[in-house]
Amino acid sequence: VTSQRKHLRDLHLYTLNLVFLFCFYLFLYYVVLGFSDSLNGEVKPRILLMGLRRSGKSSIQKVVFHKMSPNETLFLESTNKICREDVSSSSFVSFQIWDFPGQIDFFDPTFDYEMIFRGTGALIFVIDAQDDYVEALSRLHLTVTRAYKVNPDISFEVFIHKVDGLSDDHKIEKQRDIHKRANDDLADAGLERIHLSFYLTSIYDHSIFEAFSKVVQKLIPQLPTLENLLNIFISNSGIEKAFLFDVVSKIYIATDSSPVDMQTYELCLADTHEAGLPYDKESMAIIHLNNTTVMYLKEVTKFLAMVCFLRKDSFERKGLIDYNFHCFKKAIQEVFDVRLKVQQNRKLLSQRRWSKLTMTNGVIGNPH
Ligand SMILES: Nc1nc2c(ncn2[C@@H]2O[C@H](COP(=O)(O)OP(=O)(O)OP(=O)(O)O)[C@@H](O)[C@H]2O)c(=O)[nH]1
Repeated sequence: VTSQRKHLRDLHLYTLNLVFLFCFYLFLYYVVLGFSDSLNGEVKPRILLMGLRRSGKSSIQKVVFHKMSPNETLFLESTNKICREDVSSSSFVSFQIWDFPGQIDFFDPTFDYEMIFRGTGALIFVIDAQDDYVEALSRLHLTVTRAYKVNPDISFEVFIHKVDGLSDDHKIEKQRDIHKRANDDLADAGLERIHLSFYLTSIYDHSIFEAFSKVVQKLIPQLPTLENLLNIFISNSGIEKAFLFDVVSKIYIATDSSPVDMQTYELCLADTHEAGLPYDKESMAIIHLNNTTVMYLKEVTKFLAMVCFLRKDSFERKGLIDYNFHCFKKAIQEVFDVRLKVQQNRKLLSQRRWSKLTMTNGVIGNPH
């Protein structure tokens, strides 16, 4: 009886050991997963592109980040696995885009949606406005509520997409209806605290760039600083409006706090497109739009351009504008430097944590 008890106790201890080891490795696995992005010193915010099949997710990504012409998207194949892409053209615009194949099945055990939502900054849900959207709305609700439970800090962005085929009245009507139904569904579930932002988009005009700009801006922690710098710059230079553009993607990462006029924005897009090709530190363009307005484009960094709109008589003080621009550029450089320092510190910290973890692992692996 005594030897049987001893045997049972040993067995018990052995099982406990196994459970302990299993838990430890599980913990290690999640920590490594969590750190994998930050091991290189940079935590890239993740933007998810979700929505029903054929709603236009891949087209959006290709047109905005790969300069694909909208007509070419007609030949895009359906996506059948998650496609991840790093976008890091300028130091401020740096994130990952995950394009999902049609709708995701939350009940599929191989799909670890908790891990995906945990590292997500923004979730873009694309709704095809030219199609019946009842199913899309119920998917939106399911996706948003699941994601919110895992990570309440995600910004939820709804693109009411393919609106190029609709009249202006029809567009407004659709937006109103989708907005109301989506928010009613959330209120019925007692989740009115979840905030959804809505945009009318199409790959056939500037609207997709404008919407993407707004999504990306929410992920730039330095945005208030950039806006402040732009405000100071324009008020001291007699400029009416200024945009800071990422020349590669054509999304604007900041503007001063005066309202954005769509026509002005479209003009910027056309011009940064031209400027996107041979672009160096001396790059600049002066365009006289009409008798009263001038558009002035200048390079800030390799991937950032400033586009300003000003009255012709203000442009007579070009020397002053250029001097102020020089100060603005220096200030931007300082913002970059701070960001770089933060990243380097983060890298050091994660490397230290990592080596500590592997040392502890060594001790556990060796009982003596
Ligand atoms: N009219 C119009 N058509 C669009 C627009 N965006 C995408 N499309 C078309 O919609 C179709 C589907 O686009 P995709 O980008 O493949 O859709 P998806 O959501 O990635 O599809 P899956 O990979 O199957 O999930 C293509 O024929 C595109 O040309 C738009 O803004 N307007």
